[in-house]
Amino acid sequence: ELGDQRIPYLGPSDHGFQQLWETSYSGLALRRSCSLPEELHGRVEAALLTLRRRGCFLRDLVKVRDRDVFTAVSRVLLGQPGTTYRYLDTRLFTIPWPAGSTETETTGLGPQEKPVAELKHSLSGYHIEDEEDEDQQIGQGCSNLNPAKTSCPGPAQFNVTLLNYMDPAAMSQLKEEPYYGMGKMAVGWHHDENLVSLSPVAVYSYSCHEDDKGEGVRIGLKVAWDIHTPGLTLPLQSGDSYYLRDDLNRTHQHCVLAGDSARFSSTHRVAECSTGTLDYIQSRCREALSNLSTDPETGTHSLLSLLPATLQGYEEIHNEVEFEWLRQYWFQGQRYTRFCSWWARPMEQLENDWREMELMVRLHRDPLGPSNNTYYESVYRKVCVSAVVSVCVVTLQSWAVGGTLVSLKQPRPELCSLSLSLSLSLSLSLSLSLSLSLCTLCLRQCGVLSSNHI
Ligand SMILES: O=C(O)CCC(=O)C(=O)O
Ligand SMILES: [Fe+2]
Repeated sequence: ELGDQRIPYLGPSDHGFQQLWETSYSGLALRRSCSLPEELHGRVEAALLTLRRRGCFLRDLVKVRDRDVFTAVSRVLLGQPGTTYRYLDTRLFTIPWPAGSTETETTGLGPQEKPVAELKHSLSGYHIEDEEDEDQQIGQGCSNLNPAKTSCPGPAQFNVTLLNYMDPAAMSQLKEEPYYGMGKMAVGWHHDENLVSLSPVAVYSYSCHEDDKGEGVRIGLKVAWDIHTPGLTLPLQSGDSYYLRDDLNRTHQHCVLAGDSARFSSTHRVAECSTGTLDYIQSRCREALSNLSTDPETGTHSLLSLLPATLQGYEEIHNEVEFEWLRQYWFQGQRYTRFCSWWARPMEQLENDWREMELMVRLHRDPLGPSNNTYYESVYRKVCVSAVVSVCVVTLQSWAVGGTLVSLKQPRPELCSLSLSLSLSLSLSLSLSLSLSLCTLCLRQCGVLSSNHI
């Protein structure tokens, strides 16, 4: 619709910026660096650099408009133990931050990285109304920009933070922002996915080499599906935080415009994880496996219920654990086991559960047959027997034909050859059809062929 035209956008130095913010972007709030304790900035900086040095930041392979692409930014997810976050068809597995006050728990984070987890407290307790008090406590003249002083419903219970890192100097192919001409993008236009409804998103921004001349990082905002309202860009200094509040994330899209220097961000969210926690998938597995019974003496397995609804239920769970968890973990989650072993054991357990569900599917297809290795051995035996039987049949028939010919003393030669070829082809086709039907039977029992095929 736009062709080569560009939609206008406003930055802080443009006339009407403040008014545009108040009218069309009121859910956006900026919290200047000076309103957080200096000491916290220092510790967070050290923590981010440690995470980078340990190689924790990795680019994700995600799906965008049916294409698999690597994100330009490198990422790592921290959060409540056992939580995952799903975006663009990729499930991220948290490196756990300390859960509550039980500091003795293995957290996955070393002491140097913990301040990143502390950030969530500082950012979540933020009330717009507290602004003036905080300013007085922390520093005079610290002006935050929250044109619309709407109230916050209460401290957000952030359960994850997705950390981003990118050094634009190391990235040769950053995309240009296409609609407004805002410049090169580190993160393209998007809504944050997989959040509980109205979850705020609180982002802490840290730029390395702030003093260098050159362009700083900015975030871009636009109203979704709207080419009339001007866009908005907001420059961020190192240590600044910004908030997407109310339903801003739903009604608007945001992007990150890469400056010239390397930059980290810590993006705190309340992930919708009703189907995204380890507890959840473990309980699903328990539900499926409750239909499997094992004889304690013989070790033979059987299904307790053959009701279609039960069978369909555990086939769904079988798929869910395989596609949403095991494959996602092997594909991308286990890259983090170098830094954090938290997921290794639970994932092994899920894999065992998945194997049991495989067994259940086989039992379901062949409720009478044994359902482990002995089953395949018996199928193999049947195939062998069918081969031997066919060979015997051919031999016997040839022998019978030969005997008949011998008993007809001085046979007429033409009669002889005719009857020989007739009986040979008869015996061959007989044994062929016999072995074919035996093989079909075996394959059907293995579940390779369904009755429709037959
Ligand atoms: O880095 C930022 O400021 C925001 C990044 C972002 O939008 C995201 O991670 O979803
Ligand atoms: Fe985002």
